[in-house]
Amino acid sequence: MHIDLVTLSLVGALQALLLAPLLLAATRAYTGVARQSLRIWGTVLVLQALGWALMGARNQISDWLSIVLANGVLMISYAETARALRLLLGVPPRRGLLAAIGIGGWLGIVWFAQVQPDYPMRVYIATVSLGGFLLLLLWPLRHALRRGGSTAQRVMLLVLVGAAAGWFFRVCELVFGDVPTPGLLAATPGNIAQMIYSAMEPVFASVGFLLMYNELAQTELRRLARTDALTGMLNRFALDEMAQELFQRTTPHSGAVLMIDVDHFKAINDRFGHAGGDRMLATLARGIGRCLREGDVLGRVGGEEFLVLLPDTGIDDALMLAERLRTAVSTIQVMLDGEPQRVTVSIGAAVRQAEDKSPGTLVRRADRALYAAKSAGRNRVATLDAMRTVANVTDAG
Ligand SMILES: Nc1nc2c(ncn2[C@@H]2O[C@H](COP(=O)(O)OP(=O)(O)OP(=O)(O)O)[C@@H](O)[C@H]2O)c(=O)[nH]1
Repeated sequence: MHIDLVTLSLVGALQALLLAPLLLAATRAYTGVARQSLRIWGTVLVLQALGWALMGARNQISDWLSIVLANGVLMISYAETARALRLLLGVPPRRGLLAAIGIGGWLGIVWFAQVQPDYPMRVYIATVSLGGFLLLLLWPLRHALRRGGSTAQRVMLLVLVGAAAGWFFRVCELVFGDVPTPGLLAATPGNIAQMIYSAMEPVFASVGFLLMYNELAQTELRRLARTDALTGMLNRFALDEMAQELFQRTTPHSGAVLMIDVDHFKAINDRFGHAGGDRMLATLARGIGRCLREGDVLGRVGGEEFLVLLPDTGIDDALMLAERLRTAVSTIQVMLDGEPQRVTVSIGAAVRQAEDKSPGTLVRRADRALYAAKSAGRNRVATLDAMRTVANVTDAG
């Protein structure tokens, strides 16, 4: 079977050229880093199309175009591939290092093309440069190999390892093969394997790239759906999920919840406006968070109400923690309209009882205890659980 390398390189170039406008057009739907990295990726495809088309025309055009220009364009495309992926992965792009690898490799290739023509040396230099780019790509992707790592990143890892294997095969052929200097378009097994891979890579790598983007976008969407925009803490939806999870793991008397509500918060809003109230809420949330133990879960249920889930906690510890929170909040000062302002909180505590069949009943009991704390004068902790019939209220005052 005769495999024509010129045709292969042109097919690769055409695929890249067709994919590029699709990806570039799609960038309009994206924002931020995703848009930037997708744009770079689209540009990379155009550069690869140009590079491989010039390489494929090796015997028809001058060496300046098919070696010097083609390798320059491909070096830029590989450096930009690494930059796009690193941006998407949220690691520093290392532009200086990428540029140094690309320029160093290109100068070496130009030297062994124009000054001291030597085909194997050009392949070795290109291989070393590609190895550098690959390392900068594979290093941030290494986490994908861990258990439960990202599937999309594994796909990309596979594509890159495939590219590395293709180059390795080609170099081995040059070092150990019978033909001393076969040239880029000679139909040797190494050249064929590498050219087939290069022709398919734009599609493979672009699919891997889009899968990676999709996975990151899904993770971000899930995070946003579970986050309270004002405080950055868990929202009611996420708290419900966490409460269910904790409830499965707890036994009676070994899991508690605290319902916290800011006292007379309306007055803060009335006096300092909604923005002032928001600043107060965000500061309080951070203050409460600082008092919690590892494993405790804090979220905002809504308005000026927070919920704390306390795993492995009995009523005594829950009440002690609640009291610590109440005291800590009363010392927090927030500057509103240039004046230091303080607020207090009322807290209802509940510990899981044998008859609790769902976290909902536990939270409702904490809510009723909170109501008892409010009725008893606010700025205090209450529970209905220690003495089951009467509100047990810790008076702050
Ligand atoms: N700034 C701000 N205010 C909010 C937010 N959500 C709810 N509120 C306000 O919180 C206030 C709650 O008022 P109330 O339910 O009357 O309770 P309170 O004034 O805190 O009084 P007690 O709870 O009885 O001590 C209302 O003024 C709401 O507008 C929010 O996200 N930001």
